Amino acid sequence: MSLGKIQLQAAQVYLKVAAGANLNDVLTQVRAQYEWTPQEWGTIQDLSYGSQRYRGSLNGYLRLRVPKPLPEPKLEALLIVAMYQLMYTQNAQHAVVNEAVQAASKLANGKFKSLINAVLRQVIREECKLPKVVLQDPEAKYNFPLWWIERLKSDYPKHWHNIVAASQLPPPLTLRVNRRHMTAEAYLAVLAEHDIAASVVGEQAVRLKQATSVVNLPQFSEGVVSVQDWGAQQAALLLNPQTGERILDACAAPGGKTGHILELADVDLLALDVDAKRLQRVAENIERLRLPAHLQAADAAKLDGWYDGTQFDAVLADVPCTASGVVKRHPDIKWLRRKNDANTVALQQHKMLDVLWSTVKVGGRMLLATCSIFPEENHQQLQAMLSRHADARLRLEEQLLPNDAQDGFYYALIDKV
Ligand SMILES: C[S@@+](CC[C@H](N)C(=O)[O-])C[C@H]1O[C@@H](n2cnc3c(N)ncnc32)[C@H](O)[C@@H]1O
Repeated sequence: MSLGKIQLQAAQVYLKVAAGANLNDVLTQVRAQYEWTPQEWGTIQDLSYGSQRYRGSLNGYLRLRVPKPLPEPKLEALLIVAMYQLMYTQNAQHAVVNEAVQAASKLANGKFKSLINAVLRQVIREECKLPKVVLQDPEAKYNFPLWWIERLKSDYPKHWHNIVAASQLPPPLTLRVNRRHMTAEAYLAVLAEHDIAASVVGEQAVRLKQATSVVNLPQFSEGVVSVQDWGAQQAALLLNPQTGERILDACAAPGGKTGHILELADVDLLALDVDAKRLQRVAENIERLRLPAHLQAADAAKLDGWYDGTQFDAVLADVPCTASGVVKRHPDIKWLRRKNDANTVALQQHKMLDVLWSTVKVGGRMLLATCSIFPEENHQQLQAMLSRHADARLRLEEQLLPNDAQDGFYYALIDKV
């Protein structure tokens, strides 16, 4: 398939996300529509993620050069995709421009071909850098919506700038090494034998120098390693499962933390998720790890669907959240969320946490976890929960902020007394 057709496909993806669709869902549909070669698919993914990651800057530049919106939205999306290639990738400039102009000839009867050509050539003349005037707009400068920037400034007056900077980087690929098989040091040596450069970042964690597909990872299919962000790896470590314990993983899919808990100890684990299709991914994950768990598709907030009345030693409450901490990995989230979403989600979490707390035995513990950095879902949620439950004692609280090594996560470990 020509680069022009791939650019058009990525433009279509961009428009669907701009209309409110989740990028991952859109890409899943696109993948099923055609037999993409690995290279074509890699390009579509890069163009789709990249144009969301830098959407603020790309839009700012587009409006500078084309102040009036074009009659065909796909033309604008095509420009965004091609501008992304010129400004943020090493793609051959002339191929990017020529193919985009070719692709534009198929839209709006080719009326805007010369405009597309002129804008893209202007980008090249400006050495593919954003003019200073564009950077006066905070959305273009930081690649976040204005309301989000304002929030970060008030919630994290000292760290907001680092959070914003880190959020623009593509995420690192971190692996969790199954401690039932080997240490991170030992796996590093295995990677070296396959000429894969990496470094040890924890006793059981390795970070690759360059991201690669899991099919290239030695012993992945045997369950020796799993892909999991370093921040996400802290959940099971904090829960600290012990042999023989009865554990509930209340919102388990796709099963990253489920697998980690099972690697750490021989436990009796029940993994719930309300979404049966997503729960299938938990099944695949633990099958690959060859570790046992009970899986059930059920609403964790409604006990009568799944609870037999026997309380748990430990509950992992990795509750649904705005995912504001993982925008490096899911850049569309920055543009899909609305200002009040954290409050709405916090209400759902509140109900679920109260129900789950009733399933923890006295002397047991619950780990409240989110991949958000908004306090309504985290510290404020914890404080409200502690004030509602006299038998809850906070043992530990951690807000991990996104940086070049990890995504943003929140953890609160609560003991039942
Ligand atoms: C943050 S994700 C969990 C990530 C998972 N713990 C992991 O490490 O791979 C939240 C999950 O909660 C599930 N969920 C949402 N509402 C739920 C409910 N009422 N009961 C159970 N699961 C729910 C979603 O389907 C989603 O899979």
